[in-house]
Amino acid sequence: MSDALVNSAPEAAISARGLRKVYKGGKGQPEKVALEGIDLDVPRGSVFGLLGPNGAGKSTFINILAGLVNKTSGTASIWGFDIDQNPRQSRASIGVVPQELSTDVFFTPREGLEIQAGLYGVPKSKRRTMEILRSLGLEDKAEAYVRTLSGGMKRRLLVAKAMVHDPPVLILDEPTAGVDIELRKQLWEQVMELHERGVTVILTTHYLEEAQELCDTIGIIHKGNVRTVQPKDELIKSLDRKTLMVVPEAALSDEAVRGIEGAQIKKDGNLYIDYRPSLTRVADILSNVSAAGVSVKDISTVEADLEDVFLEMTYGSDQAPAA
Ligand SMILES: Nc1ncnc2c1ncn2[C@@H]1O[C@H](COP(=O)(O)OP(=O)(O)OP(=O)(O)O)[C@@H](O)[C@H]1O
Repeated sequence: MSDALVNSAPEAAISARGLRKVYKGGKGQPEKVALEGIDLDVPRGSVFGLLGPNGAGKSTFINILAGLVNKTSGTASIWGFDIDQNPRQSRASIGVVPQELSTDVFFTPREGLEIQAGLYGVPKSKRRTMEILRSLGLEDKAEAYVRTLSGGMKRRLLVAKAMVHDPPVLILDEPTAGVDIELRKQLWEQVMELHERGVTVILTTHYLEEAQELCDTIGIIHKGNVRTVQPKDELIKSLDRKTLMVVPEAALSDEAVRGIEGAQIKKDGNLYIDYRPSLTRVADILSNVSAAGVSVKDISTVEADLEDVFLEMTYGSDQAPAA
């Protein structure tokens, strides 16, 4: 990261307080409150997943940080620099990889990176154009026409462009939307490499599996409010839901397991019993199973995953708003 940014070492990479955005309604449309006044801290060095259903306010939040949308009220800082009071340093502290493949077809990747570095005022002696291209596996495409690059290469080029000024914080907006599994895995590896180099990575994604795999901290936004920000593992534990899978010795009937609370026979013929680890011991469930006359061949437990948490915090909350 650039020298000017080394010493600031803030607690949070991104910090927002009471951040509110109301889009003005035009042509008879009512105004739209996109962010209700959010408080959010992204820990330094984290891979932070910003999740939320469509229209939750994720892009609005990112665009305010990137300087593309003006906030209505509240404060935000990037790497300790307030976006109003220190716009130059806050802008220099962040790189944003946009969702669309909006690469410039008139320049080669090398030229494109040089131009971007120029826009950020990176002196020629400090530019790392070829190093960045190399780290993203694009070295041999440095002089290629951008239109000849594959979709995956174009996406990596966008990551490269976001890194020219060596920002300590990188935001990836839906980095793997519409890309195939192999490419998705490659991008995941690149995100982890950036993380290992100390870059704080914030990503929005619709693939909960992606957030589960990559992110150590999760923030969930819903209807312009922050529902939660927690380390991923704690968040999953907080759901307090597990499933015990019992493989029976012999085929089971619904009748036989009716007395076991939370039990269900699935298509694979196994018995699945949902329970709350904070309230119920596995030993007690097993004695119920045994009392029902089921002889057990094997057992295993299945933990809730991020998808369960997400559904509970967003769609589930529409029925019963969080206190
Ligand atoms: N320029 C705009 N003018 C008016 N309303 C807007 C504008 N941009 C976004 N909105 C509205 O603000 C709300 C939040 O939108 P935003 O794009 O931030 O959500 P999102 O979480 O990024 O959604 P998605 O996952 O679909 O990209 C939505 O209701 C959206 O329709």
